[in-house]
Amino acid sequence: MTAQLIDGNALSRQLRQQVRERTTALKERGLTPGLAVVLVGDNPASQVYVRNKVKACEEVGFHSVLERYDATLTEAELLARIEALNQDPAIHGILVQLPLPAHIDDKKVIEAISPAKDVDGFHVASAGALLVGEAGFKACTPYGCMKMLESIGLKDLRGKHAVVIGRSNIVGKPMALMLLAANATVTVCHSGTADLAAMTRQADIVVAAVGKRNVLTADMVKPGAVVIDVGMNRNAEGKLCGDVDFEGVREVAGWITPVPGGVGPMTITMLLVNTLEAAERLRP
Ligand SMILES: Nc1nc2c(c(=O)[nH]1)N[C@@H](CN(C=O)c1ccc(C(=O)N[C@@H](CCC(=O)O)C(=O)O)cc1)CN2
Repeated sequence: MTAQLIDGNALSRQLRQQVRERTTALKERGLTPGLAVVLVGDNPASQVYVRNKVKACEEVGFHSVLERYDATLTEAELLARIEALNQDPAIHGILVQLPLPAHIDDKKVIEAISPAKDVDGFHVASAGALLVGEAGFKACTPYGCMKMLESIGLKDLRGKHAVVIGRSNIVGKPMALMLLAANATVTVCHSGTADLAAMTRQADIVVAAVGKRNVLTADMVKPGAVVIDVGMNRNAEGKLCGDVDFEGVREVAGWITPVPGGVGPMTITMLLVNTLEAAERLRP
């Protein structure tokens, strides 16, 4: 069996078209969604991501501002900028690109963003809302993974066993909670898991979110399973690759996401969805 691809670029195009249409309707009612993107330092990958976010905003008709600061910006100065953006009525979503330079405490910065504008879904209030099943912004990467599952008919996951590899606050943990909210039986595996392959072989859905190449190989996958690859790594030739041994696993799985062109573009798409919803909340 060769797995079918879940194409994050194609799904993103569809979802972004819906965002564009809802944005047009909102603008007709006098409100333009606004996103502020804050970048501190000169991390080359971050520079690409923030540019892509601003471009995606333009394409769907949002107002966006990119605030770039050099790495000498102090934590206090950054907190003051966030407070100003919290108060800015033209801005509905605030995003601080991670990672931040080492002298800035990212937790402090994330907690300074108003939960009403936390379109990354990283604030403790957003994480808490997900935990107890209340309305709040969902972290964009796991939210995108859920949309990818939905796109292949997996919306209600009753009876499905999902295994999440990784327990980060921004992907692994919220991913597990979103799968649970969709009625999956969820196992979270991590560096302390004794026999990872024994766990993943039982899974109908595997989400790999570790940040290490070849964490999931063909012998670890149940035939026909859905494999979602959140990883973003470089191989020995410098080529972008995920956490999954794509060539091997695609021969066993039923569905698989590629890297690039899988979860990555969905992360930016769900940021647009969250920003639109932040604005729509002001015009119910
Ligand atoms: N404030 C945030 N910081 C970071 C987040 C985030 O969601 N919020 N996630 C990552 C980086 N990221 C978005 O910011 C991101 C990473 C990758 C992609 C993407 O589209 N990747 C492409 C490949 C791009 C390439 O060629 O290099 C793909 O997978 O097809 C989008 C967003 C960390 N920081």
